[in-house]
Amino acid sequence: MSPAVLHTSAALREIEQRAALRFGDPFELMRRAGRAAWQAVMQHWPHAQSLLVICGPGNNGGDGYVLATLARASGRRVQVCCLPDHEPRTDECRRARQEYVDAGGELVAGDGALPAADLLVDALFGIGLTRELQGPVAALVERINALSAPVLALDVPSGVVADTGSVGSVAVMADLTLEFIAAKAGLRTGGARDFTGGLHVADLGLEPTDLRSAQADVAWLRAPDLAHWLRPRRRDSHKGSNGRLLCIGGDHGHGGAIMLAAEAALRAGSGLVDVVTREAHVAPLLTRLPEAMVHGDSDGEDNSNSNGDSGGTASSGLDSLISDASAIVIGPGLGQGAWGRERLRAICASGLPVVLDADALNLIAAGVVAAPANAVLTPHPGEAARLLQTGITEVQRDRFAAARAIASRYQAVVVFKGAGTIVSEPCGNLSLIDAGNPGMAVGGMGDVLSGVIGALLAQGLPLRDAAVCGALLHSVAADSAAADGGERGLLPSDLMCWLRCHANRGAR
Ligand SMILES: NC(=O)C1=CN([C@@H]2O[C@H](COP(=O)(O)OP(=O)(O)OC[C@H]3O[C@@H](n4cnc5c(N)ncnc54)[C@H](OP(=O)(O)O)[C@@H]3O)[C@@H](O)[C@H]2O)[C@@H](O)CC1
Ligand SMILES: Nc1ncnc2c1ncn2[C@@H]1O[C@H](COP(=O)(O)OP(=O)(O)O)[C@@H](O)[C@H]1O
Ligand SMILES: [K+]
Repeated sequence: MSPAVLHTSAALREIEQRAALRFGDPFELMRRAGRAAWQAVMQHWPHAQSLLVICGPGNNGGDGYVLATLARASGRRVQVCCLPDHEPRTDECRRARQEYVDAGGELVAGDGALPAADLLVDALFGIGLTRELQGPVAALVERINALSAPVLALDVPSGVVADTGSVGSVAVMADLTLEFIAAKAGLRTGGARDFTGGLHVADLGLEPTDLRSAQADVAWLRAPDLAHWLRPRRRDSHKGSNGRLLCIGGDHGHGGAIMLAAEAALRAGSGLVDVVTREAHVAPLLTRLPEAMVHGDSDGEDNSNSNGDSGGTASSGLDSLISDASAIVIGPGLGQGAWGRERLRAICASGLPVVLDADALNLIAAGVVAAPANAVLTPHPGEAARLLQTGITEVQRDRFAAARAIASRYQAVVVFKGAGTIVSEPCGNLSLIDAGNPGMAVGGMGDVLSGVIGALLAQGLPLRDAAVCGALLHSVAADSAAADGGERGLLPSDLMCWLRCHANRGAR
């Protein structure tokens, strides 16, 4: 399978230049972009009689002028608005504006009150945005956002950085963004998700073979891709052939976290699940999840080399569980005390595939334990910032760069969580999980993810595949749960039945 990919603006510029040469006319792509935009208007707002098109000085503005010309020719009332210092700065934009004016098109100044219209078109800036919006441009965007009419953004909502998804002080809040040529990576992660509205791609008649570029792209993972990894089980499989996952966590006061990870692991198909937790959590865990094999540590067993009672995991108890395991999850509710630290040290020395989450990441970030080989790290933005010794604002400003930097520094596969989860391999290859919803912003949701990835590792998937497939399965399950009852009030436990359902996608 060759997966769909998301593009950077460097790749798009390379593709555009090649296409312009092939067409023999640099204006042809802009003509097609304007036409695609007009088709989108007719499809999504067929009853809009009046359009206000806000044009910038570059080729994004040019697309707007072409659209305005077509809309006028079709009998719509059209006004184009632009700021005094947004006279066209490219040949194509100049030509598009001239054609609009020659056809009798009306221009209004963008520094006053905006005229009312049934539809606003944002053609201020696209992939050429070079800095935060300030002064009159920022004020114009604020006035656009204050109007109640729907907004169509051409290529990129102005103010959003197409490559990173970061948003400065202000950006256009679109109802629909029509991306030209190909889908852009940055519009599907982080802050951008609140500004794009729906995302549609207009390929401008380019063929898939035209979309090659020398630039690195980002693998684009969506729900149907699950079937690639989640094949039907072999008919003669037994519990041992589906992996044995060891889940470690749940220090005093945090028993629920490891419970969620263990249940998610069973629902994602792990054949057997062992749990190492505090003694106090054994009974509640077994009550909820009798399928788990639970090993409780009492207070005397904080150090794995101490002589704890034989029911716990001090000394040889943990070693024997490790030797039986196919993969390990450590971190949910682990804490940073002696109990957690000792267990993390033992796990990191095991060489088994391991998911490191929550406090396991914090201990690694603090240098208490070195990151092991064979690891999947699952940081949220706070943990990512600690792993890179920087701030949350910095990691969120370019989530792709942050994921790559963690993967490179710790030589691990990284699942950088949040709206538009990103997976990076140590070599820098990136994937974006295009699923999930804000209902997932609730405590315990990450614990479910670590159990799912652990289960896929236990079933034999390589690190990167388990990370990508696990993050996708988790988000798709959350989307089904949200569709079932809404986002607000969604609980991590609500995902369990959906994990099972989607983990069998490939089998149907
Ligand atoms: N090329 C092609 O073949 C095709 C391109 N297409 C379209 O072109 C778009 C890319 O066009 P583009 O490269 O001209 O950049 P664009 O996004 O219009 O902005 C650049 C202008 O904005 C200015 N500027 C930037 N930031 C600013 C700020 N914060 N505040 C104020 N000003 C700011 C910047 O000024 P400067 O930074 O140079 O001072 C420059 O003048 C692309 O997204 C797609 O819509 C389609 O037609 C398909 C074919
Ligand atoms: N707005 C959102 N959109 C999509 N996914 C989200 C959103 N907010 C959170 N998530 C997902 O929910 C999970 C939250 O994990 P985390 O913050 O570690 O929770 P916890 O530590 O409480 O278990 C992650 O998988 C993250 O990607
Ligand atoms: K735009």
